[in-house]
Amino acid sequence: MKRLIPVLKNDGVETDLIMLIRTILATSKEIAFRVGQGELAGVLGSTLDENIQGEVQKKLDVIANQLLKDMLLEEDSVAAIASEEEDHAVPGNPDGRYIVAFDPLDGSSNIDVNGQIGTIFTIYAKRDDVPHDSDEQFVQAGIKQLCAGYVLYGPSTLLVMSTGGPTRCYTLDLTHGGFLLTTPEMTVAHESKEFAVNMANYRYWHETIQTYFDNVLYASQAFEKSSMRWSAAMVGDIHRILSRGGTFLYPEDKRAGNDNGKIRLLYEANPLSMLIENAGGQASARGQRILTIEPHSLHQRVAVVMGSSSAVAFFNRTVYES
Ligand SMILES: O=P(O)(O)OC[C@H]1O[C@](O)(COP(=O)(O)O)[C@@H](O)[C@@H]1O
Ligand SMILES: [Mg+2]
Ligand SMILES: [Mg+2]
Repeated sequence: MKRLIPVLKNDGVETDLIMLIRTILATSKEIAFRVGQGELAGVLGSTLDENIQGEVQKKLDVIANQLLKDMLLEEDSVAAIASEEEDHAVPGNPDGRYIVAFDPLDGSSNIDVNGQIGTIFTIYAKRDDVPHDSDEQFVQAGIKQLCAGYVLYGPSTLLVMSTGGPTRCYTLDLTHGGFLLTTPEMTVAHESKEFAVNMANYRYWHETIQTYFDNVLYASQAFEKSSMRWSAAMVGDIHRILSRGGTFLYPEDKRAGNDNGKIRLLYEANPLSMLIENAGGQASARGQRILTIEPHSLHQRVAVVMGSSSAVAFFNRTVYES
């Protein structure tokens, strides 16, 4: 089995970007260890604090965020970081070449029930036209990502990553602690009847989206034999889709503040869209390719549909073109 670094070198990835990726992965191994220890490491349960999105922070959200922040801000190549758990960009080395954004712990509602959780990350080149430590650094379209990935803390600890080429999967080898290449090229099946959505939100959806799911659930023969999965961790649902196809949806709805659903563009939708697209799938928001969206703020949300291209195209035709 090939090790991570030779694969990245072979992919033509620059040395200091490889070093930065190594730092993110070293931190994720520390997070994986704490996740595995669970209550023994005192990482379960909530804090009394809320993040800028008004979500109560879990202890592990805060621990994972602090570990990543500490390790990344030690890196000379990092000009700034942004995180789901930080209100604004956090300054690093003004001469750093890169900026890093991350969701330190995705699937927070699964932490206390031993469910699937993960860390999502994305790396961009630093902008030279705005201050190195400003939120504007992160106002870059997803198409400009240099590297995107996630580490999934499940039965195995897996790394799924793209540096612009194929979406590759690596497994953490517990015998020597390194990531080994286990799937050189992940591909998203073009067709799939498996979908992931929080169906409990049906009542809040706009009529066209309700009609789409009426067809899926009972009204249309085309959707017979459909199957639903919802892991409550986007990283887990996307991993299943990269492994066997399907569609992930978190649509907009009528509730206040939900005009763009729940998923954040910078450190959830953009990195996962890059992985899906580089595996042959599609990722869109209200019919627009997610990677072409010009962001306007760090924590902005987008209504998401991504995965098997035929299902994504059908959803967009039904909901936004009819
Ligand atoms: O509570 P819901 O509606 O099931 O939403 C679950 C979604 O929220 C998230 O947990 C949000 O991410 P965080 O856990 O990082 O806040 C996604 O991973 C998941 O897809
Ligand atoms: Mg998340
Ligand atoms: Mg999170």
